[in-house]
Parts: sequence; structure tokens; C-alpha cells
Amino acid sequence: MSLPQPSTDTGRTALEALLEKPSGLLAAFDFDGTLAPVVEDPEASAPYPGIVEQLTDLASLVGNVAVVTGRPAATAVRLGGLERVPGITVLGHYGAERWVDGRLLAADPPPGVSLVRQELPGLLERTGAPEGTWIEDKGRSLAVHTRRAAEPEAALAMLIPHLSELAERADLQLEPGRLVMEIRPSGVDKGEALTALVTERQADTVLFAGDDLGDLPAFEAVAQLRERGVSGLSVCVHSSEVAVLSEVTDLLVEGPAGLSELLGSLIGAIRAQRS
Ligand SMILES: O=P(O)(O)OC[C@H]1O[C@H](O[C@H]2O[C@H](CO)[C@@H](O)[C@H](O)[C@H]2O)[C@H](O)[C@@H](O)[C@@H]1O
Repeated sequence: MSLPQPSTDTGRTALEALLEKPSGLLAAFDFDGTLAPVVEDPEASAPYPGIVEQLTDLASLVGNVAVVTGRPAATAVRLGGLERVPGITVLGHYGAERWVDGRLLAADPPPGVSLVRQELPGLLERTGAPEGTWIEDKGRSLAVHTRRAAEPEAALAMLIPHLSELAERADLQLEPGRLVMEIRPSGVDKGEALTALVTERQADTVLFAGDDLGDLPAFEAVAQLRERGVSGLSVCVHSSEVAVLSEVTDLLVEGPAGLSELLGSLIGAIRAQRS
């Protein structure tokens, strides 16, 4: 299988750099929509068939493999069976949590999260949120999902001003996603989380793949890291739900299936380079 070529010079440079020195690569992936196809029920989310085995192969060939997700780290590990990937680092809640080797490091959530937990059900009732709208309590944050509503985009648009007002009162921030709006603590995002990990692991090349608006800071971090001499390859895992990412990334693949194809050819190319 031939290796897809990035559409940018910077992406092509990064691909050459990672093939030349795989041990210097930190490869990081978003979870939902990237490693796992989007489904109606977040608890039913599962990795694309074979992709965790590919992460395992990759982990034996490159410096570092990581997952950077808006999910609690332990949830991503459980749903993804990520403990099967030797040495993987899972950064949860946009970087507020870190899971390595079965150990979870997480700070306590700020008090505003309890206020949101108390007020959110009443808010949905008062504002007439359509049937199918529901709350995912992630412990450190709460997310309002509308994928199951008859008109999911309209339901979300109607709720945004009300959620925004509550987030402000609770001293928290809104995080938009695919038919979801999360109220979460500020102070960290996937870009800062990725930059810190690249720095800590002294990676000289970084690959980040993501599908959603919450991944934008990580794509921006890849661009900024280039200015510090770290080659970067950003991969848009495309869906019809999020259009903007293809404009700021080096390589586009179609959904988790496309990412799996890319990983297969990347693993093949690294192995071929070694032999
Ligand atoms: O950072 P991620 O790993 O991409 O997590 C982002 C959000 O993913 C989940 O919601 C999304 O996936 C669900 C399951 O496929 C889908 O039903 C939902 O519509 C999507 O928005 C998760 O439930 C959220 O908490 C995460 O923030």
C-alpha cells in the first residue's frame, strides 16, 4: 500500500523526517471520530476494527504513542482497550488528566462544575430542549448532546446562549463538538497538552490526527512547534459534520477507516525503511 502524500511542504518534510528517524516521533490521536467511529451513544463507542493493534505496532516502531481526548482518560482507556498498547500515554479532559501504565493523575475539578451539575437539568427543562437532548456527566465537566434529537443542529443552536450564560456564571468555558456542547474548566486545551508532551518526551517530529473543533488547538500547536524545530504532520480525519479542519491540516483521510489505512501504510513504510 503506497503512503499518501501530504498536501503541504511542511507535511511532506515531517513525513520524511519521521521515516528517517521513527524513534524521534510522537504520534498522538484524538479518540471519538478519529480512532473510534461516531455513534449515537458515547458509551457504545468502540475503536475502528484493528486500529488498536495498529497503535500497538506503531508503539514498537516510534518514540511515543499518545491519545489526547476530551473524554476522561480512564473512559477512553476502557472503551478503547488502550491498556493493550505498551507505553501509551492517554491525556484526558483536554490534558487535565494523564493516564500511563494504569496510573491516573488528575486534579480535582473546580467548584463551578458542581453548580453546572445542579442547574443543567433545570436549564434543559426551562428552555424546552427537544426530546433526545441529554446530559453526559464526565465528572470534571458536563456535556449536552443533541445527536438523538429530531433536529440536532437546531437543538444545539437554541441551547448555546443558555449554556454560555451558565458557563460564565460557573467560571467555566464552553467547548463545542460534534452535536455536543460541553461546559468544562478552562486553563488547558489539546494544544497545550500536546506541546507539553512533545517537550517532555523530547520528540523531534510530531503527528497529530483529529476530527473535531476541540482538536484545532492541537493542529495549531503542530504549526507552532515547527517554529521550535519540531517537524509536524497534522492529519484531518474528515467527516461531513466538521468542514474547517481540512483547511489547517497537512493530510486528509476519510474517517477512522481512512486513518487506519494511513497507519497501515505508515507502519509498512517504517518497517521497509528498517530492513
Ligand atoms: O476529544 P474526543 O475524543 O474527540 O471526544 C470528544 C467528545 O466525544 C464524545 O462525543 C462524540 O462522540 C460520541 C460517540 O461517538 C457521539 O455520540 C457524539 O455526538 C460526539 O460529539 C463524548 O461523548 C464527549 O464527551 C467528548 O467530549
